[in-house]
Amino acid sequence: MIEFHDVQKYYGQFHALTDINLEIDKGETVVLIGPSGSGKSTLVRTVNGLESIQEGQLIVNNHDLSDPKTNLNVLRRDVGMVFQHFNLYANKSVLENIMLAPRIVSHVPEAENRERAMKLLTMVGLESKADNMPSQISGGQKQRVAIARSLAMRPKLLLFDEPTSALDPEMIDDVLQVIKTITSDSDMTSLIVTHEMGFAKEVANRVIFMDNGQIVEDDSSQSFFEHPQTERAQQFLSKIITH
Ligand SMILES: Nc1ncnc2c1ncn2[C@@H]1O[C@H](COP(=O)(O)OP(=O)(O)OP(=O)(O)O)[C@@H](O)[C@H]1O
Repeated sequence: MIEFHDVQKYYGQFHALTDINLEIDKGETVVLIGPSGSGKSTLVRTVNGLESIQEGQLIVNNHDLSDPKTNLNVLRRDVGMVFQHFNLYANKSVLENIMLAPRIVSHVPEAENRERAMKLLTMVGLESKADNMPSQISGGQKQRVAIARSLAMRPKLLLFDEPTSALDPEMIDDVLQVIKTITSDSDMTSLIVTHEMGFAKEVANRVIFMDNGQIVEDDSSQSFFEHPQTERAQQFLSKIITH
């Protein structure tokens, strides 16, 4: 599903990703953790071409992102992304936000599109908010709409970039529960950047620990949290609460 081979990413002179080698298979739920500035968001954003790479090879869903001729719009039809700041269309209702891409990109017939969007809204517990505008719902609800919207295109791969870090603490659990439900589907592959260690522990099959632009550990969730191998990971975990 995702293959990084000796990938290097620079922002100008700054080496943001160094020697990234990583394979993620269909159905895996992989959580990326590490200190601030370690390159987690950058890595996730290379997967759908929001950030380009300068060296190495990156294959996502059979598309070669190291090839400048690759059509990113085609790749992105199968790759959903949920951002920290929701990015809903402010002038469209909750339901319209979800229906837009299937209508425009995939030409899904209107009645079917509406029915699917309502099912997704029900799944995230927001069917009663279909006709509200984004400004009329809370941050946690906005994020749940953003998740429903990312699922509307029936992606094979979902990327989450700190989906709860802009939320008030009491909103976080609802969003994490929705993500947990989605990622338990064995057909869905997910790559999640999060600072929520309890959630990472609960949801991840696999944990990737990054530091200074490099992958320092890549292990099963249980093994990583119980027996981190490197001093850097041990130090990182000792500074945070992982209940
Ligand atoms: N557009 C950019 N231009 C220049 N440097 C950047 C850019 N985006 C990120 N960086 C730098 O690249 C490094 C990695 O950033 P990145 O956002 O990937 O880290 P992160 O691990 O996701 O951090 P955080 O947990 O704080 O979000 C940081 O040093 C950051 O300052």
